[in-house]
Amino acid sequence: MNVKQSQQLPPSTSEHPNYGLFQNLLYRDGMLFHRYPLVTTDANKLEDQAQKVLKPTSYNYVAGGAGERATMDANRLAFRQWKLIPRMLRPAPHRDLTVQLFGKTYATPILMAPVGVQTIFHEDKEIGLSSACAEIGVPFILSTAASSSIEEVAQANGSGTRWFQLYWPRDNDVTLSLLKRAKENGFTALVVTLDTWALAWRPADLDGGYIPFIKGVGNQVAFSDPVFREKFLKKYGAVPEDQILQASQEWTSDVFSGASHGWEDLAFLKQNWDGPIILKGIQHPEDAKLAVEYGCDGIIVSNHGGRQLDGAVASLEMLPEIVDAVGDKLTVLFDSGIRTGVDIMKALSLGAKAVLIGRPAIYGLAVGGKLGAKQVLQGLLADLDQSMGLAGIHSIAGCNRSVIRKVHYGGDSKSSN
Ligand SMILES: Cc1cc2nc3c(=O)[nH]c(=O)nc-3n(C[C@H](O)[C@H](O)[C@H](O)COP(=O)(O)O)c2cc1C
Ligand SMILES: O=C(O)C(=O)c1ccccc1
Repeated sequence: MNVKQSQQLPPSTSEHPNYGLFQNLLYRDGMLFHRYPLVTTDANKLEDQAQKVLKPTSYNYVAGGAGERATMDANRLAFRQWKLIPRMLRPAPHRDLTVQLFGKTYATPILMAPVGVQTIFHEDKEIGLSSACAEIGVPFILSTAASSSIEEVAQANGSGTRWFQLYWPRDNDVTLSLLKRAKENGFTALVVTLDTWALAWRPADLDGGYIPFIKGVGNQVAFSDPVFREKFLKKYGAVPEDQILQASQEWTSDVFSGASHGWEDLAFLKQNWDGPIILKGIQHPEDAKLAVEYGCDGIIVSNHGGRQLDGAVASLEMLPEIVDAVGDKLTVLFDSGIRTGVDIMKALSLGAKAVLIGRPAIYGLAVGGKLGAKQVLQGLLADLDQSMGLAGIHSIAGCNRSVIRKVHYGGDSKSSN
């Protein structure tokens, strides 16, 4: 058996999936067979491992942030400021990781965050990652800025759960077409990203002169869209593939033009999407209240992993206030800065119903393709499962404010917890 095969966990068929078993498997492989994890299990080494295999432009794209990365740092520091308070002598042979979201049961409280242009990290791209997610029961959120089409990802994800993330075109015909394709291809929820209607000042990409979609990479959802294609053909007398620069310009000026939609425009999405609508990029409690007022089903408290407004507050910092303001009226999800299973526990304990995993899974994808990303996600679930056990918590409901406390020791942004 080679290293790759050794890390394939048999799918759990038991009534109580035991995510912690993945840890035993890694020990067993090392001790008995001298086979070691394909991707490091150390959250603080993962980025460096990915850097070794990525082109500098791709590495800068994923690891970089906006401005002087103050918000990226803040995201990590905020996790350091919360500590868990474990309970003892509360045996729990199995932890129940299931959560209820929008009336459905999900096996675990993690989802794969929408991450664009995955082809620049590994040839397995969205196809591999969405298929890995299906194998381990983690919902996959497909980015509008993907390097694979809606239809290709639906096929790869098969019977898995998939949501569609909308970068919201100003052209309503194109928007309608994207929503229709998403619906027809089994995407059950719509994530509307609000914080990226223009790209931020990102020095690492600016210094390297790098932005993939100017040359068409990451525009596959648009270029495969029948309405976008028809309009482009009418205007330029060519299909997007034959005039990539022009087509890319046409698309990006529609979605990342610097012209944001307004709250009242949400009515259009509500009229044309019959599943849950979740707003991504909420940081202010007043915006969370507006999300309720405008009839949204959920929000993702997120600052886009510190890639947009530098100097913005850490997402974790705002989470409790937002949960207090709207947590009983809509579903609050969270991302930005999650690196370990313990981080997941902290976000859940502060009131998030589930969390999105971003960069760690992409580093896994870079290092080991589909299998690498799968290993990172399985590792996070194993860590979550074991850490809940060690804290005396039996189910996700046990992650609540009674088990967490804000402290003031300081700390550095490099460390995890
Ligand atoms: C390379 C990269 C591409 C991203 N692309 C998208 C995207 O297309 N749509 C979106 O809503 N968010 C996108 N995000 C943001 C993630 O969904 C998520 O909010 C962020 O990664 C969370 O921060 P973390 O990875 O540091 O935990 C992207 C993030 C990265 C790192
Ligand atoms: O880089 C990002 O953070 C992002 O959201 C994005 C935007 C456009 C294309 C690809 C990714």
